[in-house]
Amino acid sequence: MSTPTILEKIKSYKLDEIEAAKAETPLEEMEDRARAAPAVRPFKDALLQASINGYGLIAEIKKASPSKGLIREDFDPAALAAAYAEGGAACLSVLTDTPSFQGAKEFLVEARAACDLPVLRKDFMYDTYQVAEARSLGADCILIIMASVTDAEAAALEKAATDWGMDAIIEVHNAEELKRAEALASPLIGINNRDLNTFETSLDTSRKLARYVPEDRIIICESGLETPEDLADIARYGARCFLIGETLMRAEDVASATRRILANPLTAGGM
Ligand SMILES: O=C(O)c1ccccc1NCC(=O)[C@H](O)[C@H](O)COP(=O)(O)O
Repeated sequence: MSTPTILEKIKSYKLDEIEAAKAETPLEEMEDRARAAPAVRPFKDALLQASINGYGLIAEIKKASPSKGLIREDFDPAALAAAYAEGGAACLSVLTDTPSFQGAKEFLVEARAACDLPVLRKDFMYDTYQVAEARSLGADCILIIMASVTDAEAAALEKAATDWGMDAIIEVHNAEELKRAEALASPLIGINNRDLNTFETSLDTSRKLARYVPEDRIIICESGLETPEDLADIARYGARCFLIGETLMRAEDVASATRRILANPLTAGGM
């Protein structure tokens, strides 16, 4: 038997978590909670309207990761959310997975309450129950990772998000996943520069894939972005939206680091 990949390991414990959550909070009750949640903040609109150098930034609240271990010790989701808003982020992404990212559902609630930005629930989604759960926490957008779901699962998750009034980012890493993503309706296509199984991260993934994304979709370049020059370079390939975690999470002054990465490298002199 071959060793399970990281995505297979994550899927295995997620399915257990989902069953446990359903036993604790049945779907009907979760849906009641979702209906009682704060109104949706339009995620896509915020991303497109935010225009610092024409960029829309999704700033990620990420304590740890499978590839890097602990990223940030001094970790206060509310303070980080406020710093990101002050620095010019358009939206937030909050990791809610605990075993691999030391995230928590409460982090999303705390971060969203500390600012006016729409929030992506960054987690591994397999079941529409998780979409209702995301909405119950206040999430405004979910992530659908094509590498970890079937076409039918992706369509069901996307429909659930739409039914709850939320947006969905469809994440791809290669041409085959992009083709499958095009069959979905969501205009938000996240190109993840990180191979989620090998952790190899290269901006070449965005450079190569961006040209194949249909013009009516919005490209979000994800992972491995470190400098204003990176953003300017990737913008030449047609991506104006960026999802950044580690670089900002490692900064002492998160608001300043956010402002700096969004600055025009020709006038700002880099990070
Ligand atoms: O970050 C990881 O190590 C990782 C491993 C396995 C699955 C997903 C993983 N990360 C999720 C992400 O895609 C990133 O958190 C996000 O794009 C931000 O990336 P970065 O700016 O490089 O922190």
